[in-house]
Amino acid sequence: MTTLHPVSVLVPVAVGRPYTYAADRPLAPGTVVVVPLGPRHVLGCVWPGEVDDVPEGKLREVARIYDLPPLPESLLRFVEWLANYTFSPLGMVLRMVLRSPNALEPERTLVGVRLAGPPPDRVTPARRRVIEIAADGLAWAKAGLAATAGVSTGVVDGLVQAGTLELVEMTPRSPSAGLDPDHKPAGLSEIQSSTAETLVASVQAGSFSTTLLDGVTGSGKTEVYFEALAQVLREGRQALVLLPEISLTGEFLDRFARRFGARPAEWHSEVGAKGRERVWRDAASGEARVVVGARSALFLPFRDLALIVVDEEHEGAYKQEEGVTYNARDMAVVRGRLADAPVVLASATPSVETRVNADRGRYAHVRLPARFGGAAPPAVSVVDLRTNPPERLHWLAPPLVEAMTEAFGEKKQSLLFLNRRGYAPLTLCRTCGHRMACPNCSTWLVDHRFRRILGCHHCGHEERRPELCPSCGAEDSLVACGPGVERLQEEVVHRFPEARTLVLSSDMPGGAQRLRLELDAIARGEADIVIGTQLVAKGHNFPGLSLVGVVDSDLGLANGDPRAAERTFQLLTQVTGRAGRAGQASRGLLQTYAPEHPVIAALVSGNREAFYAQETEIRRRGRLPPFGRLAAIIVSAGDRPTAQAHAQAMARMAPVEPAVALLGPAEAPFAVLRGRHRFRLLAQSESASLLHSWLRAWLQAAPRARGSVNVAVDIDPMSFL
Ligand SMILES: Nc1ncnc2c1ncn2[C@@H]1O[C@H](COP(=O)(O)OP(=O)(O)OP(=O)(O)O)[C@@H](O)[C@H]1O
Ligand SMILES: [Zn+2]
Repeated sequence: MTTLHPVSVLVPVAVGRPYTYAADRPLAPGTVVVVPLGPRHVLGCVWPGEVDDVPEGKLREVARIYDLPPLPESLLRFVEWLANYTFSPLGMVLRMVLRSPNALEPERTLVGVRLAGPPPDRVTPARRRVIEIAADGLAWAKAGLAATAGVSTGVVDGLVQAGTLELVEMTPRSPSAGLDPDHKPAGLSEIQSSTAETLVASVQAGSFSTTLLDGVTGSGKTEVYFEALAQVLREGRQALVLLPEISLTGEFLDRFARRFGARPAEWHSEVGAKGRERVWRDAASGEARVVVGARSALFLPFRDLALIVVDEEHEGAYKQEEGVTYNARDMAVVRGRLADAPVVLASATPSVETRVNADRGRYAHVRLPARFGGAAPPAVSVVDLRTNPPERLHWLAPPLVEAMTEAFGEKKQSLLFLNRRGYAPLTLCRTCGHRMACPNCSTWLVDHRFRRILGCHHCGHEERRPELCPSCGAEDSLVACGPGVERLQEEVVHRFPEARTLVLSSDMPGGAQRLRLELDAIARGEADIVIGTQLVAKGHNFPGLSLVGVVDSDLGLANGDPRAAERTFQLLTQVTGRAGRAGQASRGLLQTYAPEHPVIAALVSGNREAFYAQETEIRRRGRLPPFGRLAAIIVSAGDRPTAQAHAQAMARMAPVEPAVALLGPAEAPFAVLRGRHRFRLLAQSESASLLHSWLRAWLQAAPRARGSVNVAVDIDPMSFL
């Protein structure tokens, strides 16, 4: 009889701790297994720590042990850390690691074919084409060779039988296995190379550190952190580069390939299941040298992580808002600490949190204060809409139209930035004043003319634009109010009928794939006037762009979010920073009703230090992050009284602690979202650890969520809606 060994196994479902199973041999923590769970079999991971004392007869047995190296200990600790920090079930965080179950299966070796002998006696035209292509002497996948030659695979089989081709085993290699640190280094400027040296030194040190790479738009931050990646390659170790999803364009990958001779491994929503399996497996084996990915790449099982770069670290898109809520930038720092690897945070407009950490010396701070090659920053000025308004039902004021006319005349690209998708943000009835609202959310429906619908940007509700006002029945009385990018396009096409105009918005048909293609097309100069929402602002390189017009600079300043000023400053710096990157003179024009607003003033003067100093002071006084920590609790339910009652009951159970302030419950600004009524509570404290233990005590004491009630905890919230 074999003795059974008790092991702790964590399963990737909503559980807070591992369960005990029995295995026929001792298993190292990190070993991936299959275990029975109720009636099912699920994946699991052998978890470190004490094993529960369960009588042996009661234990269920591990059903399968994968023949893989165990997941790295630093990854298991990261899962634990993140679950604890975000108040998420441990198993749900593990689930983010075990997302590609097929990656665990042993890899099937592909059988390919290669030219091996003389041509067969009978050479048909189809056979000749295959032989010509195979003449390169390389191993080809059968289907690939057939497709390239434009023949059926039967033709290839025939040539194998004839002995012209032979079968060979092909082991697919990670594309990033061929990366060459010295393929084509950029000739760095003096300041670029001294900055690069600092980053290279942090890789060489081989231990945890955090460095803010703070360089104005177009200063060459990417080129500089590429040098740190080169060092990782020289050491034969692994690096992770995080980018906001939408910045993962062909342009970035091509640029990477020019520098290193091959593409990195990619990890983002457009990569199919097979591609992901490959990256997962290669991260685990160490074969993937550089992975470039969106935030979830943080959960890949890197065998030998030597560097994490977070590009555009200020990006709100790093915050995962659904399920396990976490900020990938902050968690990258944690991952780096646990893996003892350096972390580089890069941005032209660092978050105030990161800036303060650098100012306090917690992060090293390296700067690139000027654009590469002496290119001047765009000259930013204001179009005061109070004195220079656009014509009725137009959105472009005369000075902006003039600048666009000039740019178009000189065959230069212009970009109009308006952070509003669709045709118009509001539709109302001229007769009775009725506003078209979402039935499920506290929002107005957005007019999408292109798709002929009124739609909600929160729940996805869509309806046809009615002929009659649903409230008073008046005919032809509904009018569009305000501009979205589609309406702006009407004006642009009308004013510049000759120009090639392109609208870029995340909801255009074709999805992320088409968007990437269009961004690449713009970079190649295939549009004269680009109209875009915020996604064009993000890290793209449009060499031909020399004018940026911000149609409504005040848009983001209007809401009561504590980060409104910071976000607007970042967004407008980034979007104007798209201009003049190839060295040409360039301009940014900000249409505004509030030219004296500190954010607008800082953009015009180019005095970012003044902006940071002022914003830091506001945060300090308000005990806002990073001087204080916030945690939001969002209570939602199918009806308003239930949500309110539960939020109030929770508030009553909050432990009394003078160092923690609890605000609310208050109805959320989006009081109804996707049919759910929402109340918010906000806890604030100067001490992160105190806030954390207080929250834990509170959540334990609070009444259980029952029925339709849901309680979501959002640590370090970015959204207050
Ligand atoms: N040393 C260099 N040699 C050649 N070209 C360079 C060099 N440094 C930067 N460039 C070019 O300058 C442009 C801006 O560089 P890069 O995109 O790296 O800047 P960035 O600081 O990352 O910009 P942003 O924050 O605006 O995205 C690119 O076209 C890049 O190829
Ligand atoms: Zn809705």
